Amino acid sequence: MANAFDTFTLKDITLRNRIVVPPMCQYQAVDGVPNQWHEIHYPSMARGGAGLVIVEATAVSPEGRISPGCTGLWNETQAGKMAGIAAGIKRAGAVPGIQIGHAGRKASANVPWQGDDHMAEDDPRAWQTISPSAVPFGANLPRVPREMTLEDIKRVQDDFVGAARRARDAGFEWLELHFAHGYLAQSFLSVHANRRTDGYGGDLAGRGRFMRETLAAVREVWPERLPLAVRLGVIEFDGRDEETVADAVSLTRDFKSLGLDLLDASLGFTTPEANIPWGPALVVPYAARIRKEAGIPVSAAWNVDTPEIIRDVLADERLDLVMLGHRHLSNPHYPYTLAKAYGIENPGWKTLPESYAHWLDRYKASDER
Ligand SMILES: Cc1cc2c(cc1C)N(C[C@H](O)[C@H](O)[C@H](O)COP(=O)(O)O)c1[nH]c(=O)[nH]c(=O)c1N2
Ligand SMILES: CC(=O)[C@H]1CCCN(Cc2ccccc2)C1
Repeated sequence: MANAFDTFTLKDITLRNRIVVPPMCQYQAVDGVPNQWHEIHYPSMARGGAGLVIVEATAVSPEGRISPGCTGLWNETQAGKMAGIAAGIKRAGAVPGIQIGHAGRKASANVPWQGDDHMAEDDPRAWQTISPSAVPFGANLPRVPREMTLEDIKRVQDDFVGAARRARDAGFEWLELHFAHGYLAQSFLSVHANRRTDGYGGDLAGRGRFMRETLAAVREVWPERLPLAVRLGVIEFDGRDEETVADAVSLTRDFKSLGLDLLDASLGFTTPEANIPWGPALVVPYAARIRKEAGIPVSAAWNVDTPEIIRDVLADERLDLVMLGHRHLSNPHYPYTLAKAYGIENPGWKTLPESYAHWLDRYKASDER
């Protein structure tokens, strides 16, 4: 029976509460290098009171970026900037996390407010995408990716290990592998994207191999004492949901035996034909099933975003952590708002730095008198 303001301990790391800022691309980097935007953005999210702040999907290689504005962790210049961001999050009282990934066939795209589509083939910024098979996503991302060779697979897995090592050395204390949202790892798992007939395709064992091998390789360099998480697309809403969710449970069991500490349940997004029933806490039932059947802590995002929903999913142990994405975009101090909604005594001191807390808890706004 947990509540949002209980601590949460996983391996040697304790979060001050169950509230997580999930990874959210900012599209503000140049050549993958974080800059002042990120140096302000992430500590301000941490200062708002969340227990864990996860830095956006950060590419393990240049062609693994979604857009030219995405961050990377393939070189030491990027790692140096990320170290400052990790320190800034920690200084503000949250645990610094980072998500690393490869965008696969969804790479080489314009940022969302500039089309959210593949850059034109003759755009000098564009690059050739890669994927398990030469099958395009479709819709706004129609470019046909190059089918990966076994050498490509090994190189990308080594890139994940390199990025994990840099994240470790930069001072991050929570690492999440991006195995969701139709990007490269999810593409290996998906029958929509993976038509391979070698050991990386076919049955679940084959389609899950890239993920299992990558997780195992990263675990070797990510310290045993620090949490290692995977964000996995556990459902597509493509008419095959029973099978997809059952596969997700089975895969999570495998991941657990390979050293996974927490499963962050999310959406597959591997086909534009999906029929997603948008609504409150839509992923929670699948997260809860994985928590029970794989026996591992879970988190989930996707409209887990009112005081009542947050209270309920934690109280009846469907989730261990709640991921609040858009709530933090509109209000980085959302934990304070939540504490007030719960009627917690001195909500400012419960969630915010002393410079804010003293006045907010002592001096009422005109509409609070
Ligand atoms: C602007 C922006 C950017 C991103 C996201 C979302 C948004 C709004 N999301 C998905 C995000 O982590 C979260 O799962 C969703 O926002 C759903 O949660 P909420 O309903 O917003 O709490 C996301 N997910 C992820 O795994 N890595 C990422 O880098 C991003 N980037
Ligand atoms: C990197 C990643 O996983 C992100 C990139 C931005 C869009 N995200 C997916 C998304 C879909 C609908 C609403 C919000 C978010 C996935």
